[in-house]
Amino acid sequence: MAEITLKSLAHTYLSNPTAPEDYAIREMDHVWHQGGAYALLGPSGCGKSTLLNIISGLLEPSSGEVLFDGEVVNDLPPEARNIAQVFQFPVIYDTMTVYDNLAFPLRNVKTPEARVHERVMEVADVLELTDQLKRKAKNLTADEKQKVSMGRGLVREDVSAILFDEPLTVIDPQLKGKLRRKLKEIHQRFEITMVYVTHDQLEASTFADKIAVMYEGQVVQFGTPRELFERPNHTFVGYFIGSPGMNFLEVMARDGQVMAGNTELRVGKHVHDAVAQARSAHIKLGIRPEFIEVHAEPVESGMEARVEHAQDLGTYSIVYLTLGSMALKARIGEDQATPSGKAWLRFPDERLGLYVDEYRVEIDHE
Ligand SMILES: Nc1ncnc2c1ncn2[C@@H]1O[C@H](COP(=O)(O)OP(=O)(O)OP(=O)(O)O)[C@@H](O)[C@H]1O
Repeated sequence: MAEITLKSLAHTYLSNPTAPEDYAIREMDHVWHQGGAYALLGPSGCGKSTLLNIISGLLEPSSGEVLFDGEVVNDLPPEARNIAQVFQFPVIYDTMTVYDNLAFPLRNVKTPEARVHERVMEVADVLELTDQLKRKAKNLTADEKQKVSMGRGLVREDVSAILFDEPLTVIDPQLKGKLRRKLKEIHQRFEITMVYVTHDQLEASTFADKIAVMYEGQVVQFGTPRELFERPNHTFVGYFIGSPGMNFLEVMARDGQVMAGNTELRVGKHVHDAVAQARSAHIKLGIRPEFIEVHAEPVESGMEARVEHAQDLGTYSIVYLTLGSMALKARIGEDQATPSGKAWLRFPDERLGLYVDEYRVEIDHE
């Protein structure tokens, strides 16, 4: 088992990189602690697989170091790193039985057969594969195959960490939840460091205690699902996490007011002062759709908006609004009547986030 440290790590697939965009991994430092259940979440192409392949040793980074428990492993080949990697598509031997597939990684390192048997039975039990052990792998369903693939990762006791690269892609939607819970159970039972790559926020938050959100080759926030929701550190996290994502308004302070385009935003003094002090041309206020107050009648400090349409999603509705020239989404509970025509909005100060050059800056509310 291991703590995995990435030190000044960067990677490019190009031979002559010149700009930051030329890097699949932009220089970063990161620590995955021993025994943690982590997710690496981000859109397609942000560098997730590149990062996993660097950790497992399939790819040599352009610069920087990978350390396991403080030891640099850059020069170690994948087989010497004791990292198990589970890919999108199951990697198993079709002509072997499930038992032999699970036993393979142990027999490969000359484990005594009695111990092989114990471990195979234990892992098969956890993955509910005991009844399938005698079957040939080629006759299994896609999800059974993927379970065998995971089992092959789990079976070795000396494994430092398991890296899952979108392992549920080929699994039926109704079985995904079940397998995710299984992985969680395995994590608790084997106390192993697990990094789970996905572009699905639900998958990430049901599996992981902490999520690293990746964007354009960088980890822009590493936090609990709750922290990512309540205090997104970067506009991308606000936008990517939540359903729908956070609203962002480009703002500036002018004549003692906070303006979004030509619309005055009714915000408190502390928010105004924070906007006024920001030294950048790229200042945004962010508010989650859940935290916009939507009133059907005029209210004190309410900002008049136009209701474009509403989408009823059962336990809540999403209301699409236009404030000045800006489109906003608000999320209201089923107990609240959906406004039509006009609505009056309030942004509670404590729910507003200030973003300067895309990164969050704390507002002093004292
Ligand atoms: N072998 C390669 N050669 C050149 N460029 C590559 C190679 N592999 C990945 N890239 C590029 O590096 C960037 C990061 O890709 P990577 O596969 O790591 O992202 P990802 O987040 O895992 O995406 P996905 O979810 O689509 O798998 C992308 O711009 C991709 O096009």
